[in-house]
Amino acid sequence: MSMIAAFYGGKSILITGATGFMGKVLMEKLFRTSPDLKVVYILVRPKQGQTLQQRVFQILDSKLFEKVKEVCPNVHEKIRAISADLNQNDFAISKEDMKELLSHTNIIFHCAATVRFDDHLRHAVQLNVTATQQLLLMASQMPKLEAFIHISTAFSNCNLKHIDEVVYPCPVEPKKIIDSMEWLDDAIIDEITPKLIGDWPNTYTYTKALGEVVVQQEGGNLNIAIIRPSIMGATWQEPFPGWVDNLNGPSGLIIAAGKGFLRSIRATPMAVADLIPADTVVNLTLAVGWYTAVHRPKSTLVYHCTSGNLNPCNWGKMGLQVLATFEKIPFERAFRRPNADFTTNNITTHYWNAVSHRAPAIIYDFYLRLTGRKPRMTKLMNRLLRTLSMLEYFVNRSWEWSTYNTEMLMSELSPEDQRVFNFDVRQLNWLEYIENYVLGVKKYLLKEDMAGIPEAKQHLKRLRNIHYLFNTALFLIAWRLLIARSQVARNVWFFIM
Ligand SMILES: CCCCCCCCCCCCCCCCCCCCCCCC(=O)SCCNC(=O)CCNC(=O)[C@H](O)C(C)(C)COP(=O)(O)OP(=O)(O)OC[C@H]1O[C@@H](n2cnc3c(N)ncnc32)[C@H](O)[C@@H]1OP(=O)(O)O
Ligand SMILES: NC(=O)C1=CN([C@@H]2O[C@H](COP(=O)(O)OP(=O)(O)OC[C@H]3O[C@@H](n4cnc5c(N)ncnc54)[C@H](OP(=O)(O)O)[C@@H]3O)[C@@H](O)[C@H]2O)C=CC1
Repeated sequence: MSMIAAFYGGKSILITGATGFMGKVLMEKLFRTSPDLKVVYILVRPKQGQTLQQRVFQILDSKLFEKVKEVCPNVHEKIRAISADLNQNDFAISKEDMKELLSHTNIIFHCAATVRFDDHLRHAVQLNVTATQQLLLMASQMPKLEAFIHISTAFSNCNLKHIDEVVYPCPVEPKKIIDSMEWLDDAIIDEITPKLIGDWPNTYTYTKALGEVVVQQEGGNLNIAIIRPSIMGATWQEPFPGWVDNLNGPSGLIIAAGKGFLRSIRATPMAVADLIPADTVVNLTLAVGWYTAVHRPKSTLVYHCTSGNLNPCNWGKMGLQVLATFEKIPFERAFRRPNADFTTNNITTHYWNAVSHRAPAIIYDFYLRLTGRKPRMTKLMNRLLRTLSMLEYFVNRSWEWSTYNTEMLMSELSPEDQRVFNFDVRQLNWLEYIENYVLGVKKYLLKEDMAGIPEAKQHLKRLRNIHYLFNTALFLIAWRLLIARSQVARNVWFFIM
């Protein structure tokens, strides 16, 4: 019997960010392994045109929850969606709901965040720092609370090269930042943002670092743990391989490469691609929840959920495997044949951006205009180039994360728990994982049918023929021009003939 699964039985669990990528995988695993848990409270913000219940049903109706419905048929009764907006005072939770949360919650998993790299500092601070502070305040009023698990990111200290499982101080105290956001206007915030974030690459990583400091400073007597996942990718094994439902991290670029838009990316092939499957993160999170509640460590423990130091894979290997998978499992209606490559310096990056990204987009838009349609490729390409520039920082550096606490926790688990809540990335076969990832992107993100693969292959053959024809025509035109202008070229031509 799994001790961790048994621990969550009968518990009331509060999850923020349950509608997000990690939140869904976390809820799924909780219900599948502990179907006898009492209730999962989820803080959900109303979305245009959808009630809270509709949002919950949409999640439960997805393929991700198929197994859960078998082991926990009344799962919908155990999820209690609470209307909340983490950007508002007291999260805009009604008095009755707040009372219920405060008096019943046993465990908190705080996953909600803005993960946009370019978010305005005010908004990123509000969600990643102030909301964390408010949640801690709520937690301190929960008499039955056993553990508060805060999800951060391994990149919260990406300004360092070697990162230990400790909370590092920030140059400016989070409290001062929170206060200043209240009275500074947007224009001034824009102006001081680069100075404030200093050597952090964006507002996301900076505010996640501030969030950790807040957790450490304002955690009081709570049992708190911080989990730092690296780049969360599709699921490895559970509930099935390859599940992913958003474009963050590599997923968006896998689509862009598979559809033939992405032809080159400035990346260092030997740099470590510190991906971590979402189910591995969730298994560690649930194990940490159990350990923190049962063993009550004296200080706030930080757990790195990374792959680089135990089972490293680099961007070169990952890129090649992604491309190899496209050969077997192509995406439908590709714009060009998938054929991306890495560039390593500014000049080649600009050259290939012009030749492989901008020029084909301009030519295609010209064709669309000629045929009476609205041009759209240049706009799409500009967005892709913007995304690439945002991600570049992370694919041209390597970090070392120590994993003492994570390894300690692994050794504390019973063999059964090590199996059911496996977070040992040494067992991960990268080539198999990446293939399943690409397949998952095709099935769950693009919603393409596997039956369409033969047609997709045919389409790629047609694109290849067009490519050859285009190149031949280009060569002939160039050659014709050369012959017209150069005696040497004419002589070569007569010689060949
Ligand atoms: C030798 C052979 C080589 C071959 C190589 C080819 C293979 C290629 C695959 C492998 C490449 C791997 C590179 C992966 C790099 C991953 C690095 C990630 C590092 C993360 C570190 C931190 C981890 C975390 O802690 S948190 C999670 C990370 N957060 C994110 O990933 C969010 C990033 N996204 C953003 O910040 C924004 O979306 C932004 C700034 C990129 C774009 O903002 P903008 O306002 O312009 O647009 P949006 O409204 O957001 O979207 C517009 C449009 O773009 C689509 N889109 C969004 N995100 C991505 C994306 N990541 N990739 C591609 N496309 C994206 C979005 O869907 C929209 O499309 P529409 O059609 O308009 O709807
Ligand atoms: N994805 C990754 O690669 C990594 C993620 N992390 C961390 O993991 C955690 C989860 O990330 P992930 O699941 O990928 O993120 P998502 O963007 O998929 O999910 C974010 C969640 O936060 C919720 N949320 C955002 N704003 C509010 C708000 N104002 N009020 C209430 N809820 C809100 C979203 O709700 P809604 O559905 O309404 O938008 C959503 O449920 C984050 O803390 C992130 O920093 C760490 C490392 C890597």
